[in-house]
Amino acid sequence: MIDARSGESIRRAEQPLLDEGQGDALMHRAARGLTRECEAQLRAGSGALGGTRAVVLVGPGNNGGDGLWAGAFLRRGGVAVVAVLTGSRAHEAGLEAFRRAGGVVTRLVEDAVRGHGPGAAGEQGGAARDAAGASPGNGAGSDGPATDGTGAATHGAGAGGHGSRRTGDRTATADSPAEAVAAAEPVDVAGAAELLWAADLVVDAVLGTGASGGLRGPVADLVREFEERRGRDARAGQRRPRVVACDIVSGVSADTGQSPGPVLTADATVTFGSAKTGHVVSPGEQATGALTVVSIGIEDLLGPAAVHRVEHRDVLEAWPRPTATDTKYSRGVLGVVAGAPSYPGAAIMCTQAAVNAGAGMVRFLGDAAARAMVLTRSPEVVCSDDQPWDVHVQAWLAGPGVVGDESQAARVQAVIEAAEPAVLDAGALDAAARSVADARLGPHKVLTPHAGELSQIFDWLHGFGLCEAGVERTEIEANPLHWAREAARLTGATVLLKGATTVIASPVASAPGHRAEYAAAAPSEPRPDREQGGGADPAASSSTAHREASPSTPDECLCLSVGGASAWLATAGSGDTLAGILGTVLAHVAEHLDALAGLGPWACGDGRWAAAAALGAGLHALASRAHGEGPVPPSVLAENVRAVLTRP
Ligand SMILES: NC(=O)C1=CN([C@@H]2O[C@H](COP(=O)(O)OP(=O)(O)OC[C@H]3O[C@@H](n4cnc5c(N)ncnc54)[C@H](O)[C@@H]3O)[C@@H](O)[C@H]2O)[C@@H](O)CC1
Ligand SMILES: Nc1ncnc2c1ncn2[C@@H]1O[C@H](COP(=O)(O)OP(=O)(O)O)[C@@H](O)[C@H]1O
Repeated sequence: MIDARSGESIRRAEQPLLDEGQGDALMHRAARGLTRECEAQLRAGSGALGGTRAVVLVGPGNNGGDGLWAGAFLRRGGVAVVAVLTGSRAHEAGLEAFRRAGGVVTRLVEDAVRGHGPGAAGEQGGAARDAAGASPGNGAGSDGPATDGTGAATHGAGAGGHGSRRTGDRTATADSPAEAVAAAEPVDVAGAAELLWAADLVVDAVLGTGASGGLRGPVADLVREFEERRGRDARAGQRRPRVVACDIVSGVSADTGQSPGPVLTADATVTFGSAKTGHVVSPGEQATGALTVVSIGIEDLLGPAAVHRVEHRDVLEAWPRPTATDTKYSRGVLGVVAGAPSYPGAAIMCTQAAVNAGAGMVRFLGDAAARAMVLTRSPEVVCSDDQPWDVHVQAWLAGPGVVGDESQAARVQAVIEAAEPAVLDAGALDAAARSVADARLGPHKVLTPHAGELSQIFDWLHGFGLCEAGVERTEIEANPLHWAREAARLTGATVLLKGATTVIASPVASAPGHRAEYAAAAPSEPRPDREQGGGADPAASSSTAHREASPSTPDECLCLSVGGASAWLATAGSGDTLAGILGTVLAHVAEHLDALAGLGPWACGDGRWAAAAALGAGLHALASRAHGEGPVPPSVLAENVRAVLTRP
């Protein structure tokens, strides 16, 4: 399990230590951790540190300070290191240490031809080129005082922000040793790109948790150019420098994972004290690479997590396995309403997945043709043309392939209104969204949209006046965590938003006794919650559940994320398989309130619906890679599910 927090939460934790004057110690521990990863990356490529070359991209704040200290440590280890300062300020003590260690300092300037104010013309990056063994590429050019490559002067907290709070006057500013920055060798974007390209390692220490918005100015151009070249050369099979990000990839929001501008995709990220939200949700996660969390001494002071990352090993440990005394009913019976004449395959795929995920029993409701197909693939499924209210199940799955068929649509509606927990997927999503006009769904109903389906859900919610505007699919893809939370808040349901990273948001307390970091406005008109059943245990329909899901406490939201799925899952039918797996876990936890307690206290009671959703998404991800990386059509995926759960 990885607990991820916002930048603000980290600042709150470190503040008492800064007040005690421990800022330097924190930075040194961070820089040591960063250095270890850099050395490992260099050794992996070259075997030894001697003779290797690194370039550190240095921003104006403490993130840049970490980078400069790490650069100094690397230099002492025999690495040739060039720092490229991207702002008009740089961390003073870090810069001094870097120089003392023999590092070469350059500063990024606008395009040399266009120039920027008065300044001496001359060849750029001479010493840097010598140190890095590269040609700056574009020869002579004029330059002026260091341009603020990152736009720091006009954006963010400025010199009085977190940087100066943390380390007092150690950050060089315009009226402190800015000469140190101005004296550095100028290098323009093309020249810096050459330096980066010639290096074995690039350290991204431009922006960390103090960033506001994405990269701008010359450093954004530099990153764009580097990424373009990386893409071209990767296709040509050429070597490329490894990239290590300090704390978080610059331009990714630590709080949301959004990346509004270009980013330098990292092979590895070294973060400090705690993972940040931006590491574990899209699109930030896709730029993060392998994440290492380094202890720096603030760990005991950390507040509750904003997002829990459920890892694959958590899934395997927490997956509910039968005990010696279990029966098929105590395992959980899953009722399935899926498939229609135009989409019969969905019924086959989701029932097969549920069977392979270990459901106590799967009951399928549908017409004769669909039943025949389901039985051909999975003879263990109990099929009938009953209505949902006629059968006794622990949980429902409704929606896969339910399009244009009135009798299945009526069953879907009955499932939405039923007291039992349910996975509401695909064809059930619109009906679920429409039903919110009358009553909130409750966290025991798990909606499973992809970004396009969630956009449609917001259209319905907007139509009912429950939110101010619709939300485009692209907006959801840019900030999935936020929109999943919004959807959970507005519908009262647990929302599993699909994508390269799956995020799950549920309108229940994220940590018993704590409020979640997320605060949202209450919907204008509180709506009643739908009654929640949950089978034999009356506690499953506790009034607490309703209170927690009610609009009176809208700032409580449990957020989870699951990653590690193969991109080969981007194929029709993957979602049907996921739905079957999810239904299986839901049927089990329906009557076992604490079945997933091993994941954490948040996974008990009403938190178990989100926890179950995360387990299902995690098993799906594991199954996608069970036999390596390659195509996983749903029939193979369902087989893989069984293989992943099978212990030798
Ligand atoms: N959390 C901790 O306890 C520790 C944090 N450390 C480092 O300190 C970092 C945070 O330092 P800071 O608070 O100085 O913040 P940053 O280094 O992330 O950013 C500093 C400055 O950059 C400018 N800026 C912000 N957004 C910008 C943008 N979009 N474009 C251009 N310039 C922008 C602002 O002037 C801001 O003050 C962390 O990410 C981490 O690397 C470490 O030193 C160890 C201790
Ligand atoms: N690029 C990707 N990387 C990892 N997982 C992905 C990727 N694209 C899709 N997925 C996963 O594949 C599944 C696709 O579901 P969905 O879009 O509903 O498919 P369908 O309805 O066609 O079965 C989801 O679980 C989603 O998270």
